[in-house]
Amino acid sequence: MSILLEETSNRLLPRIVLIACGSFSPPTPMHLRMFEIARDHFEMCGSHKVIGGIVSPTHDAYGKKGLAPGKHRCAMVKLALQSSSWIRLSEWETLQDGWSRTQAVLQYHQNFMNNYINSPDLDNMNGDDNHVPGWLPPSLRERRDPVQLRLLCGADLLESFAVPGLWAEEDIEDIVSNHGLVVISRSGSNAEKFIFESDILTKYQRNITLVTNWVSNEVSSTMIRRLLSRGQSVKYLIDDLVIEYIKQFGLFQSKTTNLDNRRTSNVFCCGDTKGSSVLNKLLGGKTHKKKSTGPGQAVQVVTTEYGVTEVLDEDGMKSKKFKAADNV
Ligand SMILES: Nc1ncnc2c1ncn2[C@@H]1O[C@H](COP(=O)(O)OP(=O)(O)OP(=O)(O)O)[C@@H](O)[C@H]1O
Ligand SMILES: O=C(O)c1ccc[n+]([C@@H]2O[C@H](COP(=O)([O-])O)[C@@H](O)[C@H]2O)c1
Repeated sequence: MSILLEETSNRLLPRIVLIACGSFSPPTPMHLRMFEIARDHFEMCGSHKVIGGIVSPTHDAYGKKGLAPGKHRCAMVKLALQSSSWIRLSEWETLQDGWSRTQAVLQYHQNFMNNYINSPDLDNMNGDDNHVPGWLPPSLRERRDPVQLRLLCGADLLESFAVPGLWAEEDIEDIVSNHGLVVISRSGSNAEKFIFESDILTKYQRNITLVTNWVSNEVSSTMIRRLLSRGQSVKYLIDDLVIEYIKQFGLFQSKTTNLDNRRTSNVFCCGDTKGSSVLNKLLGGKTHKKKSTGPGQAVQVVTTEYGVTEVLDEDGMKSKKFKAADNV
């Protein structure tokens, strides 16, 4: 629709990229719905062209209760994003030495995009995959005009600006004045009132887009963690692939009883290099009690709360043929 509007109005719409910062522990459909709701809003208004979406999980050092290790949260986000053509994961925050303030996260991604657009040697940059992070929107180079990175959040995150000592005042001002906010309504929060009561947000109100989510879904990560820890089903609440991953790695004290798919995490190795690398990937490069496997043999990965602890041969599986990447 935006292309149509762009053509009919005969002008180029300013381009924006949306970035959502959060825990995503685990990712829920609403985390991703936010992007769709926001993009629809801009398309309907015909004011901007949304060319990409970025999910940026926070660093482990953020230390929030229930925060699974970053590598698992990134893996779950990646799985949840498999069906999206335009929202991508940025692992950058999780790979830093410590927690990054959101203003710094926005600054990093914005600078990277600016440099990428303005680089005189674009072809060279693009030719080397190592220089092009996966979160970069593919159409960024289609035009040379600037792209603005806007922080996409639920109204509860906006309201967290008022938690004493949590956010730095200058960061809020920088985010809202230089980047802009796209706020999705969430029950229990009142973004309009919150903005009215804040001088700084009122000052930059033109940079804040409030979007009403008419089809609300109050599934939260907290709720998912609670159900999992009680051994209750989370099917149809979050992505099946994410459920499978949680069970595979025993995240969130998930109990195996009453879960929808009760298999323990089996990893089938062919005994070749591919099989070993799959196993090593799962083991996160750590040395565990690992028994060697031959072609077609299976091993069972026994998991605890946050990861793999032991790998066992499982005789019952040996007769079957499996591919190395099965269940990974
Ligand atoms: N149901 C929802 N409606 C609107 N925004 C949401 C919803 N769920 C999450 N968000 C937004 O998604 C972003 C990431 O949030 P976060 O990872 O904290 O999710 P959460 O489900 O609220 O987590 P938790 O329950 O662990 O606090 C935040 O901007 C948050 O406001
Ligand atoms: O930049 C800050 O000062 C700041 C203060 C508090 C929270 N944040 C970020 O806001 C996000 C909040 O996530 P959550 O899960 O606590 O709602 C997460 O990405 C944090 O890094 C950022």
